[in-house]
Amino acid sequence: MAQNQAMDAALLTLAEMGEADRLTIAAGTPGIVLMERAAEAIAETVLARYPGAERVACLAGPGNNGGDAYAAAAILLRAGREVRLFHLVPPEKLQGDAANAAAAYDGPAEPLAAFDAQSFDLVIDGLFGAGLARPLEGEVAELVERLNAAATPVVAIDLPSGISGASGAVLGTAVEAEATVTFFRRKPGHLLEPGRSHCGAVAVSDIGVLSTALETIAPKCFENRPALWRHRLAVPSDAGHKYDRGHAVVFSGPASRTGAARLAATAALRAGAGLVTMFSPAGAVLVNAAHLTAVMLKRCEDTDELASHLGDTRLNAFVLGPGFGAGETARAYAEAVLAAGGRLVLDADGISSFKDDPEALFAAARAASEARGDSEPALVLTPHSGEFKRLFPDIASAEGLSKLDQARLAAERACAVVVLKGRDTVIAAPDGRAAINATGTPWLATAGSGDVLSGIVAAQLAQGTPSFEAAAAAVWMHGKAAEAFGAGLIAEDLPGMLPKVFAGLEATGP
Ligand SMILES: NC(=O)C1=CN([C@@H]2O[C@H](COP(=O)(O)OP(=O)(O)OC[C@H]3O[C@@H](n4cnc5c(N)ncnc54)[C@H](OP(=O)(O)O)[C@@H]3O)[C@@H](O)[C@H]2O)[C@H](O)CC1
Ligand SMILES: [K+]
Repeated sequence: MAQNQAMDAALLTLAEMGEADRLTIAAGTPGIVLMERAAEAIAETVLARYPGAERVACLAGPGNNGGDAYAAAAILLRAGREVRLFHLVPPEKLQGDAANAAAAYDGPAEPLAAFDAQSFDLVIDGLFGAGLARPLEGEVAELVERLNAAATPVVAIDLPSGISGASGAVLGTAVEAEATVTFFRRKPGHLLEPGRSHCGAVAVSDIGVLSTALETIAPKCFENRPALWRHRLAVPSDAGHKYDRGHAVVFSGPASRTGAARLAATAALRAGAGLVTMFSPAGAVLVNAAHLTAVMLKRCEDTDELASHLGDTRLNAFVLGPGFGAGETARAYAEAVLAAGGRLVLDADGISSFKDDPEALFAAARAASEARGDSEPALVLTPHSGEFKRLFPDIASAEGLSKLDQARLAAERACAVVVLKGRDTVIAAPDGRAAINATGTPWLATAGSGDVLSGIVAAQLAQGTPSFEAAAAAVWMHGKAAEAFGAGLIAEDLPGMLPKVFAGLEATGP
């Protein structure tokens, strides 16, 4: 059940989508039938979203994306719309299903050069989809720029032309659509920026591609939805004790910088850790004591004191980094926690502390994961792009890597779950599993928001959720908390929204 629902959230590579098509066609559904259904889905979206759009332009490229445009044009013509089709290559040059679709269309067709967006109420973009192979240039690039400058709404077929389905990158230039109709499953480029913003509202149409094909294909990248992790979350039981829900620890920074750790600690408690303790340097104990209530407080002045605290094996999840200060102490504490068998969320200054010797961190993470014996990553890294660059400079600067590729490579190298933050946060595990998040609002880009996230991750780890699922769940919840609050959000507001998020999670399906 959980497996099937997760498969609904799969994001397919070009090769995986091609394989799903191939298996479907081999099982008896001809390609032209898939194209016809794709066209019906596009026409349905157009008629439902733009009931008043009379003058419709269909732009048709040289491949099957263009074939979909011809087939959609034919349906809209039959529905009584004033349709004109503009083609990048003459119809007689098309091949296969696209040639058949073009032959079945008997409305007006002209070369692309005759297209003027101002003369239409709506434009259907069928220039390029999954087959985009290089940057747009010349006549097509100029046309796309004129189209974007015009006020005419655009519905894109499969992907806005110019957007890479694999990475969400703009190749040359790309269509800015109001809506995009894709088929069978989304692709990473629908969720990764800037692709996500170019897509507008995405509708996924089931055109009859066999979903059982996914069992053979076994995709490893998913939209971050509860189906991925809800079955791995700990549910507090009636007979449970607070120790059943784990004991999280947050390291506080010095007296003048304790707020970030308190945000993380409060979030950890709200997110379900049974107990949360702040480990504070001596100089910050008073200021922390003055602010904490349910969160407990312990002095932790140096590695000796830390070693003695770590003797308590009930302390099982740690947050190090928010407001902590970068340097030798952070490195020593992180290594000590991992060596003691704790699971560690390393954020902010904790990440930056390893910029001169990332390999030391990766070696500690590898040793900790091996010592666990269940190959479960003991380390969760939560960098924004600047922090990511400090630990993985070569991956960050390599040409042609998507955010998804970057997070996956980093996770493998660091032997850690990597949460590469942003509007399109990617969560990646060393074994190649990845999730792209779609919850949240622009208000999440606020001071302290990341500190709260690290606390929510730690709460899931403390309760025994595996690291990938813990991180993915936390990112989703963090985004949902922001959505639940709405405008005017500051980081302090997020923990208080978590009860609503949990209630919503219980009430809804995947
Ligand atoms: N199950 C499904 O998802 C179905 C999808 N359908 C639709 O099919 C397209 C994919 O079709 P495909 O033919 O593979 O690819 P495209 O139509 O996107 O584009 C390929 C052609 O475009 C040329 N190309 C590529 N990049 C450029 C560029 N920058 N400038 C100019 N021309 C370009 C490419 O030329 P090559 O020289 O590289 O060969 C091709 O001619 C999918 O997106 C759906 O819309 C099916 O209708 C049904 C099932
Ligand atoms: K397109």
